[in-house]
Amino acid sequence: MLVVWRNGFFLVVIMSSSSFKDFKARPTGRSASRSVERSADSAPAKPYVRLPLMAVRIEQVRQVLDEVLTWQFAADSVVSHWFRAHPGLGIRDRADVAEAVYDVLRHLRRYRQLGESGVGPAVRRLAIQGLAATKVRQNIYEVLDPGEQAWLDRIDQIDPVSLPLAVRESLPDWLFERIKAFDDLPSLVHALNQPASLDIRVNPMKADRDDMLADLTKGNAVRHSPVATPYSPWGIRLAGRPSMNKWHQFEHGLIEVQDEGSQLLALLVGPKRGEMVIDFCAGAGGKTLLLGALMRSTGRLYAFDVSATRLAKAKPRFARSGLSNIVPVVIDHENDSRVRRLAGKAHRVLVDAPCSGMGTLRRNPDLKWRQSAQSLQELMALQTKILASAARCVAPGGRLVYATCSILTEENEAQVEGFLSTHPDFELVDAAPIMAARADLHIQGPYLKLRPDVHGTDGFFAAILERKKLSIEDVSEMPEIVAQITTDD
Ligand SMILES: C[S@@+](CC[C@H](N)C(=O)[O-])C[C@H]1O[C@@H](n2cnc3c(N)ncnc32)[C@H](O)[C@@H]1O
Repeated sequence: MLVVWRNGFFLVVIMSSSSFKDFKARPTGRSASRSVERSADSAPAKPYVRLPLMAVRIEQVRQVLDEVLTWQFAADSVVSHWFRAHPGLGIRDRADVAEAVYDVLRHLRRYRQLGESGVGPAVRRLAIQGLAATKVRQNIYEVLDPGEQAWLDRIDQIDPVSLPLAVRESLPDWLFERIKAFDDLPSLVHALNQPASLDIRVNPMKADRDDMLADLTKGNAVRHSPVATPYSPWGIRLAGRPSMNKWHQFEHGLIEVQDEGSQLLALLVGPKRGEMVIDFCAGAGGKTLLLGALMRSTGRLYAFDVSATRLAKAKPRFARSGLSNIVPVVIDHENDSRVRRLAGKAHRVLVDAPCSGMGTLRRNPDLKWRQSAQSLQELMALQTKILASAARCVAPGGRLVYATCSILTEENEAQVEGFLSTHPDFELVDAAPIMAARADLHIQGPYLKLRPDVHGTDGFFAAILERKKLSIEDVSEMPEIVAQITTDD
């Protein structure tokens, strides 16, 4: 095989029989190769000018990385956009490209450091490392030029354990600084760098978990080895990344995608039949749906969000679920008049706050590169404002649950402590006995803190804040509450 470097492409002039076999054995590769055949066409050599599959892959991954690494858009939207622009790619092609791109995002700091001693374009070196880690290394190796092969051999000799933790697990400095004192940090950050399984849950209004497990095991999900999640009574864990949008159980609202951590959060909120509940940052409605089902479709469940687009995505899910107690409301900001109107009325308020997402790095590894110390500051300021507004909605004796999918103390414990110091009418409730009773999950408390290395979920934080019941003296000193109680009656 003769490989020529031309205008940013490796042109394979004569095909090796092994790569040709490999190429022919994968029908999806044929379409994948078309996108680079143009450059091959211009090569003068005969008889075949066609790149072997893995050379094509390197080029595809490099193209996607070029876009992702501008950090302008979330990686998942860049990847989907790129797939839409390349409709000829098969399922296998897409999976290969996505896996390698995500692997690079998980290990970007390490790969960049290891790439320094290499040759050729820097992003190509990242693509090679991503593919070498996710595909058969030898197949990648075969399509590299001798300089690249020597480099790959060199970096393979480096024991990752010899690298500092922040490099080994590819943590940006701003993040490492904030978590370096955490218990069992190596285990936590290693787990955050692994791809996540897919958690789904049954809709408690429509399905029983054991029946669903039996159904999935003999039906469409058998390839994904469905098992019950360890803590949530509704959860089912699937291996791989099944696309379940066309599954009849999904179309009929019997199952929904939801990480087990989010399911546990709904358990912690624990709304009851007939209550008034607010999901203050409802987004696409993931947690709203489970809260609504726990209320058995009774009472009233407001789903607030400032993003009309996200709430619009929630609407078909609400429709599938069969719930009739959800009232979606797009608010202009956390202090909207529609929020103020509910002052002191809600039995339960969930604030699933906008956050850095540092607990979700298994699914969104680009977040660690797209967030920064400054964006964290901005998020913290927003969290404080949302908490204060949401707290006003809580009835005396009612509960506010503050949650994030972050592992950072600034967004979690520090927010709660700040809130309690300015809201003496609230007190912290220990989450430990509640989780033990409702999910057989034994945590240290007072907060619910989930970690992928310990619980197999995304990183989550939640705190229960209860509004103290009013004494007669309090009421007489607070004319606006007297006025409100009078109006309610
Ligand atoms: C972590 S996401 C919520 C995810 C959602 N609970 C779910 O389970 O799918 C945070 C949400 O907060 C919303 N948000 C941002 N600023 C807000 C504000 N000032 N008031 C209410 N919601 C806000 C965002 O639009 C986003 O949907």
